[in-house]
Amino acid sequence: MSKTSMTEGKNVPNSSADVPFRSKELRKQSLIQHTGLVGVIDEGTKTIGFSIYTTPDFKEIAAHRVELGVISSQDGWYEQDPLEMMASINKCAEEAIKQLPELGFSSSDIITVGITNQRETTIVWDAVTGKPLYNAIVWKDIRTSSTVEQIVAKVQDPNYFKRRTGLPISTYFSALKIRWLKDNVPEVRQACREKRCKAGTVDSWIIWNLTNGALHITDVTNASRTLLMNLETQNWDPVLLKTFAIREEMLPSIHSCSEVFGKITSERSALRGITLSGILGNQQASLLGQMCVKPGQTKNTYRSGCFLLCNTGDKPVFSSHGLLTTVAYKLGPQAPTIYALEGSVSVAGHALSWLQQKVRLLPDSRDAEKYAEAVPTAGDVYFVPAFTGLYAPYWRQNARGIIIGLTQFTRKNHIVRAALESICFQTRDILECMHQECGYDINKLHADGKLTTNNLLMQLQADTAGLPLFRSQLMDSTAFGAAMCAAQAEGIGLCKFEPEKRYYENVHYDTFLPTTTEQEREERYGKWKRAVERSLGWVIKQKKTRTHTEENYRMLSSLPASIFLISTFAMLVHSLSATVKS
Ligand SMILES: Nc1ncnc2c1ncn2[C@@H]1O[C@H](COP(=O)(O)OP(=O)(O)O)[C@@H](O)[C@H]1O
Ligand SMILES: O=P(O)(O)OC[C@H](O)CO
Repeated sequence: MSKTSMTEGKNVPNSSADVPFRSKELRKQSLIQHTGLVGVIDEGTKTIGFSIYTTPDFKEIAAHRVELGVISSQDGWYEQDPLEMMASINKCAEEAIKQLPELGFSSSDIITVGITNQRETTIVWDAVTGKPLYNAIVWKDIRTSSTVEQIVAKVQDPNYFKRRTGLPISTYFSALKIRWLKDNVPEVRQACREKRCKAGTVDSWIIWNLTNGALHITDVTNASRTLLMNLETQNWDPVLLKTFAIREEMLPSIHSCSEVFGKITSERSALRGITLSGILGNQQASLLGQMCVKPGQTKNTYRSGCFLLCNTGDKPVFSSHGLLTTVAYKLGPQAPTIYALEGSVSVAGHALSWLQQKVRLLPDSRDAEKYAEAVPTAGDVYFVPAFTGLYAPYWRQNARGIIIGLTQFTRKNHIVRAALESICFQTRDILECMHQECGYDINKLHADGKLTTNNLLMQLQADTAGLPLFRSQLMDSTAFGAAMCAAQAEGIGLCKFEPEKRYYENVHYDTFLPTTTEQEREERYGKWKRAVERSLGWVIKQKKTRTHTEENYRMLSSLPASIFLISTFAMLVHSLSATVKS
């Protein structure tokens, strides 16, 4: 393995996935400075955490993390309980704060709090009672597939949504989820009629709760993932609101990522009285945490999914089909908006969890490295984990997972290795797209996320992409980026945003260099592409949208959905002709 370390004397990563710093020495050093603290709520799809950082050196000194359950009542449906989410956030903050006294701090040293969250996941709630009206519909949920297919079939301009929002139409984004909730959940419809219904991404739900309903806000990064925000104006797009029949009053107001938003007032929160000054989608936060602040700088976060973002500076770059154009960050109301191109992979670490939990081929996903290392290659086995279709650069919801190339000699080790390689190949798909469609030549890749503890995965990635890979020793670049974002807000002033300086002071990297020849790389990548081809188009017709266990929703679902489609297309035709006339 061709791994070198840029950190003196501590190049062996800590294998515990629960310790955010790979090296415990960093944790000790963090006590050297005694300045104001900044807290970060990190609400990921699987893990919720609260971490506390010193400033201006940004060392994590305390943290507590818990896992958040997923409710999956039918194939392709993923929901989470918004109340469990809030209870977990409050628990994490309480537990992390309890760790402060023995470190010589107290909760009053926390000057401000930032939030970073799983994006696109959508929650609707009652503004009067503050109660959720349904479970959160998670980003990877594909219940709106048939609606998407019908819209795609009707819209003549394939880039209609992309030009306005930077995004293709997909089940991934919030607009379709809000629309589904309005069409299928009677309580939501009634609350809408009575103008009591509020909607938002997870950041908005958290802030509403922490401020007892005083603030219904979001930031540009989260808003840019809804399919409702106009990338140019950075406001809710009136045409798209009409298209999806969503009223603006339901939605939060859009802000920059870093400003004083208000104070936490919830009596349930140990953070009561502390200012809120940062909001960032979690992939944007890790871009910032990886210090990818110059155009061309690129990071890939390896968790359940995999999200590769390339900073494109203050101009949005549009890809003709494969990649998303998204807001990377806007560090203050007057600061420039910085954009990114993103390639999203729906299934990365999730493939290992599947091998562990469903197929029981692995005792634990953390054993993947050991199993895969026991064989020198994947034995010509290719695994395309298209469990809910394929995201970037294919955007094919009709793909399904395949494992191909099996022979009588195939062992489980080959399949585990093929699962690791699938993460690398999917990443290469995105790098290729960045090069071919947008002319970006990425010459190195920054990596973070829980899965990066897997040294073999890192080496396979360098070998598959033919690029040096820099693995951050800060396993949690996400919370780190969110901490910097909140701390530098005007009026907080815990630090100036000086990425160059912090890059060298605090963030250490292990590097993995490619060991393959170009010919080897191309041969294997060519086979991967053939495997992907075979996974496409497997689902011939999507099942009709059907609500799950609640029998009483069933009848209601088809009627409003058809009304929605008719009205959507009428509005689309209307708005398209209006656009053409103007
Ligand atoms: N040490 C490890 N080695 C390999 N895979 C891991 C390891 N730790 C976690 N994973 C994988 O990472 C994913 C979870 O990462 P996490 O950051 O908790 O998720 P999320 O991004 O969904 O919040 C799981 O799919 C799991 O299979
Ligand atoms: O919580 P993660 O790491 O799975 O991130 C989810 C992404 O934000 C979805 O777009």
